[in-house]
Amino acid sequence: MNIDGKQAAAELRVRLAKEVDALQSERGITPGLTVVLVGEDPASQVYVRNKVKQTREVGMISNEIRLDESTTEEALLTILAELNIDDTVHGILVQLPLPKHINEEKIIATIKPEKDVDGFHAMNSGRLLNGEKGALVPCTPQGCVILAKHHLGDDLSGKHAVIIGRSNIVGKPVSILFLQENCTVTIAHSRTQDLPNMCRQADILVAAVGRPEMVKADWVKPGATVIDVGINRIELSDGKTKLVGDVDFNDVSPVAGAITPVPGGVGPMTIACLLKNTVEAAKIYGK
Ligand SMILES: Nc1nc2c(c(=O)[nH]1)N[C@@H](CN(C=O)c1ccc(C(=O)N[C@@H](CCC(=O)O)C(=O)O)cc1)CN2
Ligand SMILES: [Mg+2]
Repeated sequence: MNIDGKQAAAELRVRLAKEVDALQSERGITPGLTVVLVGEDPASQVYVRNKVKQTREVGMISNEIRLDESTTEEALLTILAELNIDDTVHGILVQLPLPKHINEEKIIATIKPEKDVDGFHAMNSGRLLNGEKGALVPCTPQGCVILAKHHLGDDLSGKHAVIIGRSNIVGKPVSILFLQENCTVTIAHSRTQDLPNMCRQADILVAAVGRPEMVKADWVKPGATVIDVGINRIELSDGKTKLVGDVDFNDVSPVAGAITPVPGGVGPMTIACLLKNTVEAAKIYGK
């Protein structure tokens, strides 16, 4: 069966709209998210447009700062410093990837951790690792856990989660989140020996490698829950393009107990969890 990320994201947004209402009436706070986009990458433009639209739909304040591709690192750092001290801004998100001449790590480190709704700042990853309260947790990993629970129920205890991929943005944080759910966690990657066999041990298989349709049916234990984080645009023989995940959906679907489609799986949850983090930031740190 398919796990419907669009539906799950819509349900989360309904809940968030109520929380925004409560924050306004009880504390006079309207959560505000500012998204910064540097350059004209077409995919980034679509994601930013969707973020702005959905932020407004749940009743939050949304600001968008669009900067030219040639914007200097210094200019971007100055803008972030201003947003850091603006009390109407509870969440700051710099859309990635950034142009090559800008150092992403430096940019992420400059965002005030309390406003880092991407959860990429070292302070937030440290808090997540230590299990401390107040951590803003990366959005895509949160979405993966929510979708796994949609199918398996809230108790993931004892399940073997195999994560393919070890990025700071998805692989590492999603591993920590499944560990917090009392799963047994394996992080697999390009150097893992006999990767298909390792994946076949998974009750929950998370594919976050960025390789189109890499995971095949014989990599998956019958009945496993498969969470596909990949978003790859591939060219077809007729010259048209198509969006596919890291999992070969048609091959794996008959074997898996449940699987997230691409599009319509983890992607929509990434944006819904961004709104969730902004509400969270306003609740904990808002004035
Ligand atoms: N600062 C950040 N930059 C990037 C992040 C991020 O979390 N923070 N993640 C990705 C892009 N991204 C959000 O920014 C994102 C990607 C995809 C989707 C999504 O809903 N995808 C749809 C398909 C859309 C399409 O047709 O292209 C789906 O999967 O159904 C949402 C958000 C990199 N940058
Ligand atoms: Mg994110």
